[in-house]
Amino acid sequence: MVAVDRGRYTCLVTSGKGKRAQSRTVMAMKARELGRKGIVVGDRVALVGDVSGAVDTLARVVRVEERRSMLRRSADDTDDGIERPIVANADQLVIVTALADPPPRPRMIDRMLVAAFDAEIEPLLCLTKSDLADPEELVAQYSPLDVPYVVVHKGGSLDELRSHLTNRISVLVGHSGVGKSTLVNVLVPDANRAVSHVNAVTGRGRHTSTSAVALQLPEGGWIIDTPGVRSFGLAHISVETVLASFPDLNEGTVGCPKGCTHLDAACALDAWVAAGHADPARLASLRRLLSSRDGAPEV
Ligand SMILES: Nc1nc2c(ncn2[C@@H]2O[C@H](COP(=O)(O)OP(=O)(O)OP(=O)(O)O)[C@@H](O)[C@H]2O)c(=O)[nH]1
Ligand SMILES: [Zn+2]
Repeated sequence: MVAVDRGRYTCLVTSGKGKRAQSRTVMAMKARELGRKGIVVGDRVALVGDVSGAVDTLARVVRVEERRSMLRRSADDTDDGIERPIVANADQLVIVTALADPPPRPRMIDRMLVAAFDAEIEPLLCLTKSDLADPEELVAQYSPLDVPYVVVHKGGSLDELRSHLTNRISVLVGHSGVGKSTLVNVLVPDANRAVSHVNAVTGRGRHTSTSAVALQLPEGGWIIDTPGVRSFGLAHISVETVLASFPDLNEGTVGCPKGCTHLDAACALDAWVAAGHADPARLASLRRLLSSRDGAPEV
């Protein structure tokens, strides 16, 4: 599934193998038997009906295959904790952040990391505009979390970034102005054409692009751009989910009171870390991520 928009599904159908593989775009709607089951970009589906991909034909999606991962967010405007799936089957979440103009927003990065941990996909920090500021400080902030990163240089080679992307499915997120479109246009030379094709087929204007669009990389793999995703609600993510990414601290929570937020004085982790069982920087990072969730106090 390469794009989803208001009940219209854009599917890429590949037939043949290896060098003889051929792909075509097929528009589809959801078959009634799927009921309320959601279908998102990245899903692998089974189609029936007219799968020719000819103009004005419509196939039907009758089955959604089991998902390897699911990136979700809570709805932007509510705190109901209801999660909305965004992208299925991604391997990696690429968090695009400018080093300046606009300045990095660590709380936003933290939130995206939490979303990646929740989805059980690997995060990658992609730092842009390195001509305007030094990456050192930001990189240091994330080193206790062992988050891989690449620094891209204006007009420079993207080979290092490509090596992280090739043959994988990567979701690109980042707020406005960080240079995400600039990157996408270099990585996928006909990205604009692909996106406007999707928009033309779905009847959407150029500036109201869908929330996620999958674009095929020339060297293999996919990037899923998320122009419509401006924020990540994390209300659905539990303390346990975040803690699961900190196995070195988990043991220390045995002494915590029931339902500990790990953010206040009652938390046993301070004493445990003070006793030398784990790195204080890891505890600080855990707390930063925990407090980046909706409704949690900021630290
Ligand atoms: N100095 C500098 N400017 C850059 C770099 N990369 C992109 N820009 C500029 O930053 C601005 C924003 O880049 P875009 O690629 O449009 O950013 P975006 O994240 O897609 O933003 P939206 O289109 O608003 O979603 C543009 O004026 C780019 O020319 C860089 O490495 N260095
Ligand atoms: Zn605790």
